[in-house]
This record gives sequence, C-alpha cells and structure tokens, in this order.
Amino acid sequence: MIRFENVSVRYEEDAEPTLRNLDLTVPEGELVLLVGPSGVGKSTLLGAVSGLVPHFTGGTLTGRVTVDGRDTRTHPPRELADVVGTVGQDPSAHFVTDTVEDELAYGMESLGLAPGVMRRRVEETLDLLGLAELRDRPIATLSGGQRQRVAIGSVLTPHPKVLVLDEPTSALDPSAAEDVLAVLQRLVHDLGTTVLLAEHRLERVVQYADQVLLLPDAVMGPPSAVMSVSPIHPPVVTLGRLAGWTPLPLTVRDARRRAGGLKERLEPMVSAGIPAGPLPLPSPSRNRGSAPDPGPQTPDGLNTHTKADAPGFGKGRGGGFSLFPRSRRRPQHTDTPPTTPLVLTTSLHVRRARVEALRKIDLRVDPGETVALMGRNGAGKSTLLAALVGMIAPTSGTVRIAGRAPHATDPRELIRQVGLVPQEPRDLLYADTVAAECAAADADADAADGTCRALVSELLPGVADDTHPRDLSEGQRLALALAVVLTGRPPLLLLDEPTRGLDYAAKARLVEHLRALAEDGHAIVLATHDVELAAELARRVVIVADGEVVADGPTAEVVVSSPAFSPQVAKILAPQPWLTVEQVERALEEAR
Ligand SMILES: Nc1ncnc2c1ncn2[C@@H]1O[C@H](COP(=O)(O)OP(=O)(O)OP(=O)(O)O)[C@@H](O)[C@H]1O
Ligand SMILES: Nc1ncnc2c1ncn2[C@@H]1O[C@H](COP(=O)(O)OP(=O)(O)OP(=O)(O)O)[C@@H](O)[C@H]1O
Repeated sequence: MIRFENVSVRYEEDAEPTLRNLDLTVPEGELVLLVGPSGVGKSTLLGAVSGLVPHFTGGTLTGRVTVDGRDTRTHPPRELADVVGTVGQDPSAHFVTDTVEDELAYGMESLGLAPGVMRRRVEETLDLLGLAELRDRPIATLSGGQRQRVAIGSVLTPHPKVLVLDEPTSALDPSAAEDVLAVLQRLVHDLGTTVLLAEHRLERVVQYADQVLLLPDAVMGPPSAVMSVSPIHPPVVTLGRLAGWTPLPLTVRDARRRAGGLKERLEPMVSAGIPAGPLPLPSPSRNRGSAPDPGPQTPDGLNTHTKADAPGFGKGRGGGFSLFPRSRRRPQHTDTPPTTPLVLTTSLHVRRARVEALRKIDLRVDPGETVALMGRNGAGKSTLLAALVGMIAPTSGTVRIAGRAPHATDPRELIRQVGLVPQEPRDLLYADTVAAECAAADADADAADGTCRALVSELLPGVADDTHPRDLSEGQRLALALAVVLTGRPPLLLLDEPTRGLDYAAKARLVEHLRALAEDGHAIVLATHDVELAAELARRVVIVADGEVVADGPTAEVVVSSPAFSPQVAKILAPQPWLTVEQVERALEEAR
C-alpha cells in the first residue's frame, strides 16, 4: 500500500540527508509502528507519505514514494486526501473549521459523501472518542488532549485507506489513548485500513503493532523481534531484559506470567522495607525545605535584557497575560522565609466561558517537592498551571506564589519565583535560530554564556545552532524550550506535558536534571499523562477530575490505586511496591 523506493530527503541547510536510501513496503491492512530517537526523521518519513514533504516543508526528495499507486512527489496533499488521512504533531495546524462537529464533518464534505452517511459517522466518532459533550464547542476553547481527539476524529470519519499519525497519543490521557488505539485496531481489522504511526511511548502502542519500523537503520519486522534488538524499548522490555526473560514479553500480561522468579528474588528487599520511594532520597545535607539560592543579583534587581514586548510575553499570541520565564533572568533574592510555601491555593475557582475549569482547589507545594498533576483530558491541569503563573485570575478563592498573588504581581517580580514550560513549546520561542534563542535565554537569566546551549545538548545531543526553531523536530523544540526555562533556575518550575517528542534517553536525562533541581530545593509541578515519567520523577501525585482534586498523596500510593495511572512495572510486580525498572535494578544489585 505504501512503497519507498530508494528515498532520500535532504533539507536545504543540512549537509547530510535526514532520510537516506530508504527501501521499504508497508503492506495493506497492517498497523506499522515507526520508532526512533528524537530528531531521527520519523515526521519526515510520515510527511513523505502524506505529501507534506517536500511540498510544504521544503527540502529535496529523491527516489519514489507511492501510496495506493500514487506518487506523492507528483501528487500534492490535496490530491492524496481521498486516500491518506494525516494527523501531525500539532493538531491545531490542521483545523479548518471553528467547532468540533464541523471539523468532524469537513473531510467528508470535501469528498462529497451523502449527508446521511456524514451524519452517522459524525455521531459514531463523537461517541468513540468521548467528544459528544463537546460537539458544539469552539475548537479554540478545548484543552490540548481534547484538540488531539478532534484532530484524530476528523481524519477517521472519511474512512481513508491509509492513516498517517504522528505521536497521536502524546496529549491523550491513558484511557483516551487506549480508546484511540482500539479504534485504529478495529479499522485495521475490519476495514483493512493501513496505519503508519510514529510514537515515543511504546508502552502504549507496541502491543497493537503488526510490524515495527526502526530508524535510522530502517529495520522492519515483528514487534518482538525488533524490540529484542532495539535501543529504544518500553519499561516492560527493559524489565524483561534485566530479568533475562525469553522470549521478551511486550505486554504487562505476558510479563506477569513470567514474573514469579523475579518477585521471589525481590521479596527479601520488600520485607526489608525497600523501595522507600520512587526516587533516591535527597541527601539531608542539601537545602530541602527552603527556597533555592537564587544566585547573584544585579545592583538594580532588574533585568538588563528585557523582552516584555516580544511575542510570547505579556499579552502575547495566546491572548490573555502570559508569563514565561524565558523573558527574564535567573531568580533574584526572594525574601521568602523557609516556611513560606511556593504554591498555596485556597478554595480556588476558575471559570472559563461556560466551563467550571477549577473548583475548590486547595493545594500547597513546598520547596524541594516534585508533584505530578494527573487526570483525564480537560480535567483542569493546564488551567491550574496558568493560574499559578498569573495568566488566569481566580474567579474566586486565592492563589499565592511565594506569598504573592501572581495575577496581581509585576511580571518582573514574579518571574524570579516561577517559570512555565507551556504545553506548546512554540509559544516560548521567538528567535530565528537555536543559538539566538539560547543567547537571549542566557542574557535574560544572567547566566554564563553557553549555559542554555549546554542544557540543550545535555537533554538532546545533535541540535544544530543555526536551525530555525520552526524547523526543529518536536522533541528538539521541546528540549530547547525546557533549556530556555531551566537556564533561569526558577524556585518554582511548572511543566505542562514536558515529554512530547522526547525519546526515552532524553526523558531520562530530563528526569536526572529535575531531580538535581529538587534536591537543591526547587519545587517542580508537572502536568502529565506520562505515567512512567510520573513514577520516575514525582514524589507526590495530585489527581484532578472535573476541576477538583480527587486524590493527593505519595506517588506509590496514588498511582497504584488506579490502573490507568499505574506504570508498567507496578502492574507486572503487584502486589510488590515497585514502580520503575531503576528501583528493581538497584534492589537486585543490593541483594547480590
Ligand atoms: N522543514 C524543515 N526544514 C529544515 N530541517 C527540518 C525540517 N523539518 C525537520 N527538519 C530537521 O530534520 C530532522 C528530523 O526531523 P523530524 O521532525 O523528521 O524528526 P522526528 O524523528 O520526527 O523527531 P521527534 O521524535 O522529535 O518528533 C531534524 O534534525 C530537524 O531539525
Ligand atoms: N480558553 C478556554 N475557554 C473556555 N474553556 C476552556 C478554555 N481552555 C480550556 N477550557 C476548558 O476548561 C477545561 C479544563 O481545560 P484544561 O486545558 O485546563 O484541561 P487539562 O486537564 O490541561 O487537559 P489536557 O490533559 O487535555 O491538556 C476543559 O473543559 C476545557 O475544555
């Protein structure tokens, strides 16, 4: 159904091609999972199938890509629309209408389907993707995950022969991700749809794949065979390799069947009270319990390189007030006594148009804490983060950041306390090159030259200085946005879905960096659907449902009591209290 014949793609400025001499075939009626490190060329490969590469991205494609017999180089995307449905990494880029229902119908209207068929498919899709309640909503008012569902729904309704999906579950809560993958599997099985899907969170998808295609070497084969050699693999495979299980299990269910021996080896450690928590405990000598040393100040206490008028700051692109730490320098002297919490909300209510987005939120976060906010799409997590940086004022109740009301505080003051990496990293970036973005971040933070650039390389090697942030891969762009904010070392760090586009290795390096910050007394609040990340990083999990906090406690207790939020290791080794492969590995070493 999809054929690559000696295909290479080279972007204009690059010395080396991104894809080189690819020869492969994706058979009709199969779900093929595309796997590879951040920036390796997965989106480029998908774009060559949908026709976006090179028609919209620039660059040169040599060789031939055909979909259902049509050459994508001679057929621009609109001439492929009846065959290929595409969802890219940024769902907002696809929307052509204003409301959910119109968007679901649009693709079918363009193909001239009968009104009765359109009506039926819209209703089916609203139900399948949990969108029924949102059918009349303007798309602009949806949460990130709600938008991703609409984008997926809009390509499902025309029933294309081929679906090309780039990280389709990256903004979805765990159950929505399962629902979407089940729908895709049904299309593959019942209608013979061909699906080519790139994804980093293999724990979510690998069991649905008929074949896995691994870049950069373009190795393609059954999931178990590819996973046994792939440097990129989900926790279940990492655990299987550690325990020496053959054949390697790909699902929690298969792993549980083999886990008896491993549990026996771990039992003495459990009896001895290990694991104590998801992370190595910070050493008592560090300054947990007090705000971090904010570093040197300039004499006037003000920024020497201010960008309050730049896009992404002040009344920026997203409307409303946006306070992003990249626009300021490193935190200044805080005047904060050790006992003042960095976050304190009391009976916080936020109404957004017709929606009660937050209700009665009482939350306290102290220096040194790492808190994961979890909950289904639209629960209110991003709204809470926005309220903490003063982008949204409370409808009632109070918010205090280090004792101050953020929406009523001068941004230049507030920026010393809090930094946000938003759900869409683009909102934070406005320079023309990576190097310029990093130089501005260093200046804003009064950090030594090269600090931000070193952070980018630490998180994700291989990001070129002269690339425009627009041309970065999704993971590269997120790494840049994270580096920009981390350069400022704010006492309170807020991260909204900080792993989209990041491979496992980059995620591990991010975790390491954030753990070190927490040990230094920084507080970290992250909104995430990545249960593996929460298990590795957070000491505390707060579950938000329908605008309210419904659970708040130690990670191990909260995530294990809800299968949707449990990491793979917890499910495999239950009832033993392990959450991560790292914990198991350490315990086995100690047991030796
Ligand atoms: N339009 C473009 N112009 C120039 N370079 C580009 C363009 N699009 C992508 N690139 C470069 O091509 C390389 C591969 O990017 P691509 O988005 O295909 O990677 P990816 O594997 O999908 O990454 P991720 O996992 O982070 O989404 C990157 O180095 C990126 O900077
Ligand atoms: N600008 C807006 N106007 C009106 N309602 C909004 C607006 N932005 C978000 N909402 C609604 O507020 C509620 C909370 O949205 P929010 O973005 O905080 O959820 P979330 O938990 O971050 O979701 P996700 O996991 O999908 O990112 C949702 O019902 C959403 O549709």
